[in-house]
Order: sequence, then C-alpha cells, then structure tokens
Amino acid sequence: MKEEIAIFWFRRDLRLDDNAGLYRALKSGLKVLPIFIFDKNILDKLENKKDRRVDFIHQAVSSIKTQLNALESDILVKYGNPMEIWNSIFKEYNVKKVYCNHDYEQYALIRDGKVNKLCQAQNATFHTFKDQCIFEKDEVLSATGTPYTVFTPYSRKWKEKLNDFYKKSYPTEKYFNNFLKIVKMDAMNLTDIGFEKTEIEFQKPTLSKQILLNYKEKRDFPAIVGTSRLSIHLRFGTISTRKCVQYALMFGSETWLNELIWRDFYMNILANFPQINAGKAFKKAYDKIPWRNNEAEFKAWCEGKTGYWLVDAGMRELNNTGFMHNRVRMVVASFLCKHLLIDWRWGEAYFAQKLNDFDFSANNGGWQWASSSGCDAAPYFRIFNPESQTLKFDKNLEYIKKWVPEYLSPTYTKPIVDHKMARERALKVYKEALNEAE
Ligand SMILES: Cc1cc2nc3c(=O)[nH]c(=O)nc-3n(C[C@H](O)[C@H](O)[C@H](O)COP(=O)(O)OP(=O)(O)OC[C@H]3O[C@@H](n4cnc5c(N)ncnc54)[C@H](O)[C@@H]3O)c2cc1C
Repeated sequence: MKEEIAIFWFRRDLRLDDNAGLYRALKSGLKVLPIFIFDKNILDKLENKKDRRVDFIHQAVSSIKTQLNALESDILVKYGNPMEIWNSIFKEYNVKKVYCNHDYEQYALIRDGKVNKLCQAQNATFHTFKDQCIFEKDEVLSATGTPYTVFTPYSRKWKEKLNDFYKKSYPTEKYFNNFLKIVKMDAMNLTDIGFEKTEIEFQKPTLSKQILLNYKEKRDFPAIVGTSRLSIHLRFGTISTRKCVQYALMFGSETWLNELIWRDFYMNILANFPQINAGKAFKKAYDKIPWRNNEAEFKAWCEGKTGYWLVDAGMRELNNTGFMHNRVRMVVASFLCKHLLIDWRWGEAYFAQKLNDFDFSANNGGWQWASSSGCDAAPYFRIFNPESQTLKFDKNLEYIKKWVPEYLSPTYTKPIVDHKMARERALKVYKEALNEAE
C-alpha cells in the first residue's frame, strides 16, 4: 500500500516562507509533496518564446527545488494540461488531500473547480486559502454590504479592518520536517517547455528601508529607482503580501501601503465584477465611445515612435525591459485612449504581452482608470499632457535621454498628433458618447 500523502500545488505563490496554503498542508498530518505545473494552455498562447516571465517562474521554481533538496525533499515539476497531469498524479501517488491558494482569475477558477471535482472522485479533499491579498472578495464591504467601487472609502475601511490576524506571517518553517522525503527528481529545463533563456535574473526579493522612507517624495520620478520594483515578486508570490504590509507599517510608509491596497482593491473588483473578464467597460456607458482605432498610430505607440518624448521613452523602456514606471504607465495609457482615441483594450492587451509584472486585475484596473471607464471618482476630462508631465517628473530629461537618445535630432519622429487638437477631440467624442448613452 502506497503512503497516503498531501500535495501542495504552487501557482502564483512561489515561496516556502509565509505561504498560507503551504502552512495548512504542512500541518495536515500527512507528508507533503510539493508540485508545480507549467500549464500548456497558458504557455501555448505566448507567441514570444523568449518570455521573461516564463524564465522568471522557471528560476523561482528551481530555487524552491534547491531549498527542498536541502531538506531531503523535492518538487514535482510537470508540463502539460493540468487535468491530464492531475489524473496521472492520482495514478502514481496515494493522494488524500490537495492544498493550494486562491486564484481569482477566470481561467484559474474554472481549472480549480475541475481539480476539486477530480479530487472528490478520487476520494481526496481539495483545500484552498487566501494568500495573494490581505482582504478578499467579501471582506471589505460598505455599510450596506456591497463591494466598494471607489478606492478612497475602500482603503479607509481596509485600514480600519487591518489587525494582527490579517497581517501576521504563517511560520511554515516550523513544519519543514513534514515535506515528503524523496530521492531527488529530474529538473525541468526551459527548453523542455519550448522556451528560451532571457536576461532576467531571479533574485531573492529585498525591500530597501531607504526606498520606503523616501517613497512619497521619489515615487513619481522615472529616472530614479524610487519605487520598490517588487511588482514581479508580488505577481508570482516570490514575496508575501503580508510581509510587504508589515514593512510598510514598520517604516511608516502610508503612501506605499496605499499602493498595496490598490492591488487588493483591483483584485476585489475582479472577484466581485466578473464582467470585466469579458472585456467590458466597468462603467457601461463608456462602451459607447466610437474609438478611432487607427492601426498605424497604434503601431507608432507600441514602438515608441509617437514624437512625444515621455510616451516614447515609456514604451521603449517597456519593450526593452518588460518594466515601465507607474507614472509613465499612466501617461502612455492616457495618450493611447484620449490623444489617439484607441480602444483601451488594445493597450491592455499590449501591456499583457510585454509587462513582466502583468497581472490581469491591476492591468485592467490601470487601463480602465486611464480611459475613465473604470473605478475612478474623477470625470473623464482628465487628460495627461505629456509635455507638462515631462516638466514635472523628468525635468532634466534624464529618463528621456536614456530611452530616446535621438530626441533632439532631425530624424526623430514629428508628433503624430497635435496635443491641443487631440485633447479637444477626446473631450468632444467622450461627451457625445456619454450623452447618447444616458
Ligand atoms: C495602465 C496601467 C497598467 C498597469 N498594469 C499593472 C500590472 O499588470 N501589474 C501590476 O502589478 N501593476 C500594474 N500597474 C500598476 C503599477 O504601475 C505597478 O504596480 C508599479 O509600477 C510596479 O512598480 P513597483 O513594484 O516599483 O511599485 P511600487 O510603487 O513599489 O508599489 C508596490 C506594489 O504595489 C502594487 N501596486 C502599485 N501601484 C498599483 C496600482 N496602481 N494598481 C495595483 N497595484 C499596484 C504593485 O504590486 C507594486 O509592486 C499598472 C498601472 C497602469 C497605469
């Protein structure tokens, strides 16, 4: 008779420390076999086989493997269709309990539902836990019991509700003896899953005290590293959100804490308003806007050739590194939706391909905020002027010189659209569409 075991299934929580589901698995009374599945359904959709995110995940899983090997255990890494893999795991092991953490994206919810059913059919139990965020779906609600759709009251309630229970770490390390002792398993190479190495290097995430102390003053300047650059770690769970909240409070950085709350906010919008999964505007009336959708202009925007220094610098930073500073994300997104009147969903899809930290909820939230169709109390007439944003946030042009070195040369693209005309056009088109929708 094979030994009865529990499985912990890593997904977007790629760490051994302070991991809610892993903690419960290690305390389940059964030895725990950790697994990770490179999901073919997701990977097949990625056209670029040199994808930094896949490389990052691969390196993070390898790091978990090394840590587990030091504990005389290992991680079972598979590639394929999750249901087929789960069927094969049930054949190979005597699995009694499966543990993982909640994932709020539509594909994941359907997948987890199917795995749950399979567990039941196999006489095993399926357990999932909150780990990605501090508060989920129905934990921060208004006085009338409805989800908040505006950030400020949400964040107020979020802060009121926060206590030690919600932010304390799970001490998984106390139970590391409960990993299944196994002979070392074969490692999976990136090429085994059809991908290639990129320049990205997975390093243990660190949060500098200096960044947090100066965050409020420095976070808006793209030429300096004034923000944490933890987004990829938060995305793939190589750092725990609870630890980030503890740091924010320890160093008294309310502004940085607010950014973490934005992250929770958008995850909750996704969980409570699933229509955004179907590409719908959060505010229905905004789906009436007659986008111009000029393909040549979209191409110029993607390539960083709009003739607007800050927009082009941002897009080139994104194309070259997979990262773009938040201030510049707001400017380029506003430029696409308002100056060019291109459907925000085109920009959302482009960011989804390119961003290392791509996260459906934050990306959708950011794009709908920029197009004014989302959760924003401000009216649609906020249109960023790329030139005044440059004067405010990159006045010495350091960021621009780095990414658009030819900015003064005669060969540099002329602006593809006139700011004043574009602003007036956007206001007119928005106004008419919204009046019509009333
Ligand atoms: C159009 C647009 C698209 C975006 N797409 C994404 C995305 O796909 N993934 C993503 O993680 N962020 C996204 N953001 C939010 C933000 O730009 C990034 O989180 C931030 O730039 C990451 O840098 P950082 O880690 O140094 O952040 P910091 O400023 O150090 O903030 C700390 C953490 O808080 C979270 N955070 C910060 N701002 C936001 C925000 N506005 N919404 C949600 N979470 C936030 C991130 O996890 C971030 O790592 C988007 C913003 C816009 C305007």
